[in-house]
Amino acid sequence: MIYTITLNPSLDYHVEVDHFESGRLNRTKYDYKVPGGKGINVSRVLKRLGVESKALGFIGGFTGAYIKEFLKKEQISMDFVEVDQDTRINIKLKSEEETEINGTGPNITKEQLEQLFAMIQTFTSKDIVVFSGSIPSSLPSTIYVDLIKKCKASGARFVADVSGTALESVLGEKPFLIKPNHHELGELFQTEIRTLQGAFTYGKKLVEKGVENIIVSMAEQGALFINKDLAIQANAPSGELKNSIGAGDSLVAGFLSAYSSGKSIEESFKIGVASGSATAFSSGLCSKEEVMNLLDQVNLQTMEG
Ligand SMILES: Nc1ncnc2c1ncn2[C@@H]1O[C@H](COP(=O)(O)OP(=O)(O)OP(=O)(O)O)[C@@H](O)[C@H]1O
Ligand SMILES: O=P(O)(O)OC[C@@]1(O)O[C@H](CO)[C@@H](O)[C@@H]1O
Repeated sequence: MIYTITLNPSLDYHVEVDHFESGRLNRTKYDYKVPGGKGINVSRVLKRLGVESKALGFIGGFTGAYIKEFLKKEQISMDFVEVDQDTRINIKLKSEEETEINGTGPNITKEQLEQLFAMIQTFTSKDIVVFSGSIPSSLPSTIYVDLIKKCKASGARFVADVSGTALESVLGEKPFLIKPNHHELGELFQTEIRTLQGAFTYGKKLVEKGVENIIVSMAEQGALFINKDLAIQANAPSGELKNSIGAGDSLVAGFLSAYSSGKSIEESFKIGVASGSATAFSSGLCSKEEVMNLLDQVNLQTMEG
């Protein structure tokens, strides 16, 4: 089973205004609400690609109830720990540029955290666990490492799509897969990465440190896959960018959907990149048909050096 763990889910409130003017009354061209949070997005894309997963994490209040109802309609299996405060609302504002405002998240008590630890204890070596997204402000910054240690004790492999100090802290736990974008990878080394070659140089250093597989995503420049035997780059298909929210999560889901079905790393990586781009080119998360339509446009090339 693939488990996704979203410590800080969100209700994403998408708004588009023609020309956003700060400090003025702006009226929306359209708006809609969807469940969000990186792990939840991974579960939703996995489902569209025909792979079952179970979404875990903390959820609460009217926003939490809305998310659960939405996921239930999409037949996504879930087992969230209920918290007292409302799940956050994240604002995704589309105008000439994409602007995001993400909340800090509800309070999580010690008892609620224990409930999540108890769930992780039931995992087995056949499971893949995806930890993604920010940490609610009431939890310590070390929480990912603590949860991952418990996960590893069960024999399960883990994927981490986290950033900043959380990413730095999980590297020593030898993740099966991490998926930083080039900015997040650069941040780890206090540098700015602009090219695939630059991402390759720094990505390799993480593999040397014990990360089993790394995908560095670079938006319209495509992505890079590195492990101790392979280094490959993939171009991103071309198309009209409609919404990049969830593109990274779609890449993770696309890769895992194929890998967990027994496909090769190369094929899984291709499907991952096609999934990321299919989401970037659609107004919500990608559909299977959209992913398959882009697959032929993704070409892999071995990286040297
Ligand atoms: N403008 C784009 N054109 C084509 N493909 C794109 C574009 N933006 C994103 N993608 C696809 O999605 C993948 C992931 O995108 P990106 O590197 O932006 O991830 P991310 O920063 O984690 O995204 P997010 O946080 O918005 O989910 C890329 O590797 C690429 O395949
Ligand atoms: O605040 P975090 O947890 O870092 O990111 C949360 C978030 O921006 O990530 C998803 C897209 O990847 C959105 O659905 C959600 O709003």
